[in-house]
Amino acid sequence: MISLNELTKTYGRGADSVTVLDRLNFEVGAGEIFAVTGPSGAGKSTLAQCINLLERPTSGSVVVNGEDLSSLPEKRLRAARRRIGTVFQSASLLSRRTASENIALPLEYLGVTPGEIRARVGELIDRVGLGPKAHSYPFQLSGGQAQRVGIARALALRPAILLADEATSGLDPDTTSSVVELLKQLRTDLDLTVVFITHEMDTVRQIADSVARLERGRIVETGALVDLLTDHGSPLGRALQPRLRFAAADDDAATWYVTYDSADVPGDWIQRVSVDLAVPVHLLGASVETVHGINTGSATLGIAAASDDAVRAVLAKYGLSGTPDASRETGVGGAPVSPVRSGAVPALEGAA
Ligand SMILES: Nc1ncnc2c1ncn2[C@@H]1O[C@H](COP(=O)(O)OP(=O)(O)OP(=O)(O)O)[C@@H](O)[C@H]1O
Repeated sequence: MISLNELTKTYGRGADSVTVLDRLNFEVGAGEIFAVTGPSGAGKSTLAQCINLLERPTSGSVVVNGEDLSSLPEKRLRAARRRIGTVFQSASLLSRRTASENIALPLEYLGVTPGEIRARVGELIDRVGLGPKAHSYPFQLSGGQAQRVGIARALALRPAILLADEATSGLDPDTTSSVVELLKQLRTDLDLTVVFITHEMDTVRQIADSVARLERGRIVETGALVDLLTDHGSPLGRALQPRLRFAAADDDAATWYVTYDSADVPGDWIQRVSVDLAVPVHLLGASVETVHGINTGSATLGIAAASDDAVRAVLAKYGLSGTPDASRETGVGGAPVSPVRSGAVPALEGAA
């Protein structure tokens, strides 16, 4: 378990000082994956460095399993760092060492005997599914394989906390999914507490139990992933929705952007909305996913000749929220297929 209590990091002094992290609080339990997201410059890297104790917080604390690591003297800090394994964006492997030899590094630094190192490395390399690549050099590994080596290395000292700092950034979607699946499996098998820092919302949807959004050094919103995805009023929930492209509506129809607001939206909701309104409803685009067992996502509909209030009421009946005239909001429309992007989440254009 890790908790951050009023964690603050200020660089510089006096008039030139910059507070990069401002009184952050959160707690992540064993077996939980907590994602921290936010735009460039929000303070994500600084947060990662404070969590893995490469930087000391200016005030506040980082507490792991009841012990305040941030206030330890330098000597004890070195030992405390072993409780937190870090996976970085690029696996940053030593090019002249094989996969196994890279994983062995932290054990060698600690003076573990060669026999124990061999056994532990063998176990780790199997755990990350890289047995056949044990003796390959980094240049012989794909990006995903190198990242698996990085994960195994981060686990070498049996940490309680795994910190992933943009660990999937730069990987293609399939490789990202396989690394995400591996991390989920590891947290279950090893009861790890995972702090997953990323700017990729698609990855957050795949991996997180809970999410916090960092902006200008402050946590502006946090919650369980499922709650956020079903909360139409949540800017973070909207930013987490999959991006959607949609076709143009007929001339006599209004374009509606509709989001799932409830865990109980019926599968045939479009048909039901059409029957209740007694008008044709055309599906122009949709992106729906099952996250933690509930359907979530959004759809763009063309709805002919119905009042906005009537549409809203019928949508609400099925656990949905709607915004009319999505095409006008986005400044697109007319084209056969147009990106909705910021129109769906105007406050979060460019949001990470
Ligand atoms: N050593 C430092 N001294 C002064 N300011 C710093 C220092 N390190 C970071 N900052 C500032 O802190 C802010 C947050 O930086 P940080 O790298 O943590 O953000 P980030 O969210 O990781 O951004 P990105 O996603 O672009 O990497 C930035 O404005 C940066 O200029």
